[in-house]
Amino acid sequence: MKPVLELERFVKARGDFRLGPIDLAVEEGLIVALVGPNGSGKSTLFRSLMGLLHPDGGTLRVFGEAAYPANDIGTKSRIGFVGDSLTPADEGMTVLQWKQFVARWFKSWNEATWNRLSERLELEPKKKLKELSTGMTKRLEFALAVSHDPELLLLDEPSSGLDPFAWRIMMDEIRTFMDGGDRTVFVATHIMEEVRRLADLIVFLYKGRIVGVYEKDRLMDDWKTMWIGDGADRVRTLPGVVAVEEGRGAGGGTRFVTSDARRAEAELRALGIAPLETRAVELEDILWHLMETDKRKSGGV
Ligand SMILES: Nc1ncnc2c1ncn2[C@@H]1O[C@H](COP(=O)(O)OP(=O)(O)OP(=O)(O)O)[C@@H](O)[C@H]1O
Repeated sequence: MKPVLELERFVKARGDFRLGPIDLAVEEGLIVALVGPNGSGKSTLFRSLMGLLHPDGGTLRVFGEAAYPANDIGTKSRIGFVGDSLTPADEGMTVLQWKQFVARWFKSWNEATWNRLSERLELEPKKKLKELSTGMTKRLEFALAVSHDPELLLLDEPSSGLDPFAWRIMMDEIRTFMDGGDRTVFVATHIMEEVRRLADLIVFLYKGRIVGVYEKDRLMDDWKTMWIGDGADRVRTLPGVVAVEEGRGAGGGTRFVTSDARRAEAELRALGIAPLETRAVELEDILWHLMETDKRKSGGV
């Protein structure tokens, strides 16, 4: 697989905040979710990838080329971008006028895709941009980003402000987009349902650093909550144990969470203890534990 985005020791400072150094490669054909708490640097990273912010250090390659040597329209036309703030536009323009303006910039503009999306997302062509609600603006930005037939979609919280109906359509359209061949989606999101449904890989950003890159299916397989009847004193040393709660099982047993379920269970069984129950850990809980572990490692609270 070809890397679509490559960052090496990439650094961007904004006021007191420092993103990086970041080393990351996003491969073609994958949906990669960027997750992290507020202020962790997701938008800073996306804006840097779009050349809207210039790096303070390291290298950034897009489609195998050094990014944005100077106004590289060619590279940008291969990316569909939905940013954290509105694309600058004349707010007095109508939806149709803005679409015509955007369409002129892209040789690859696909009118059939636009027609399908504007109909599904119920975009009103005569509405002025300044009259659009937050959610309608997001719908429009998403439709415009997909309609120029990009190879890479960079979506910074694309569902913020969307109602559940538009959200379902967007999920569906992202999958349709991926059906189109060797395409790639890099999406920043706080919505775990989006990560669950879409992501192949999860990149976890915390305080400007990448704490981990995980295959979603593997992460969900590796992390489990288990209940045992007795032997609470033994679980703390099992592989991957991140939390233990006594008196939480039926009949007052012990509940624990492990990031290495297979080995933890094998060691338990070797001790002659069989788990009473094993359950999947919610993705948000996994990420919370990862963040807490990182805080402890870096000597934080
Ligand atoms: N224009 C700016 N000038 C100075 N600092 C900024 C600017 N924009 C963002 N920052 C700082 O950069 C840090 C990262 O912000 P960023 O918007 O990238 O985070 P985020 O992960 O996208 O957050 P959220 O989840 O809230 O959208 C924050 O500490 C923020 O205060």
